[in-house]
Amino acid sequence: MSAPAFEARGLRVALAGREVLHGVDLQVPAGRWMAVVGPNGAGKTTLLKALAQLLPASGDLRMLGRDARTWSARDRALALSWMGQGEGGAADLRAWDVVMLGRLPHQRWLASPSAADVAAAEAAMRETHCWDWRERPLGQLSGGERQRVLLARALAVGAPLLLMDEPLANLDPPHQADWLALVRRLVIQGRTVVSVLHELTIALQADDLLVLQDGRVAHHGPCAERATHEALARVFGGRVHVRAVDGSWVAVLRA
Ligand SMILES: Nc1ncnc2c1ncn2[C@@H]1O[C@H](COP(=O)(O)OP(=O)(O)OP(=O)(O)O)[C@@H](O)[C@H]1O
Repeated sequence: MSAPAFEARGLRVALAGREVLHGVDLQVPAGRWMAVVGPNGAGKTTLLKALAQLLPASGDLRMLGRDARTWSARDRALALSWMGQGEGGAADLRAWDVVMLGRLPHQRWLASPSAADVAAAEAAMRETHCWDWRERPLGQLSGGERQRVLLARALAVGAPLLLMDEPLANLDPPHQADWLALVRRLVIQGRTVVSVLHELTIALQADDLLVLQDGRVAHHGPCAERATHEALARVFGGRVHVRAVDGSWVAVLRA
């Protein structure tokens, strides 16, 4: 059996002198999609950044079976692809250049991109339907178009682990459905996807749901289980109810 994608024990994060993650224990199996959900301020983004080692955390974190502190920056950049909220670099960078940034971990110092780099960037842009505006500056794209460029950059890395914070922000329904299909393909290839999502009906399509509340794990389990649905209802104060509709789980809001 392959090593878990991530194993955290007693993971704690303090921001501006206040602890916001209070000792998270978590195991994320490789080759699955885990969606992270919870109320505003629950610590979803903070946990994702801690898993990506983008902010200082205390406790133990292992990535693909190895202590996260022992990874070199380059090996980590090859293993782990990050898609954050509202990122993307300078507004005057062309979409193509932004996607090529995803290939940097593959390139030697000051070397030109290889044919493999160019092919990976093109494939990623075609997959997320942003190839047609490759020459346009990022700052001239709409929110959803920009989001697809950032998704292409994350894909171009070719990493086994993908962490995405609100990847559906600004995407219209057809592109949300495309994202869902893409994640399923990635998981079939054996990759691990961890995504923070506010769209609960889409989050319920994941393999597993991690439900956070007040900086702690309120529940972690398969999306198909009743206990997971009950945890969702609990952390959202009974305002969410999960139902099966045409074979899929759907989150219904209670006014
Ligand atoms: N830079 C920061 N400095 C201080 N506190 C912060 C900072 N960023 C976030 N926090 C606090 O940490 C807690 C967790 O924030 P986080 O962004 O992880 O929540 P979240 O679950 O992703 O929320 P949302 O659903 O609103 O995006 C919140 O109480 C927030 O106010």
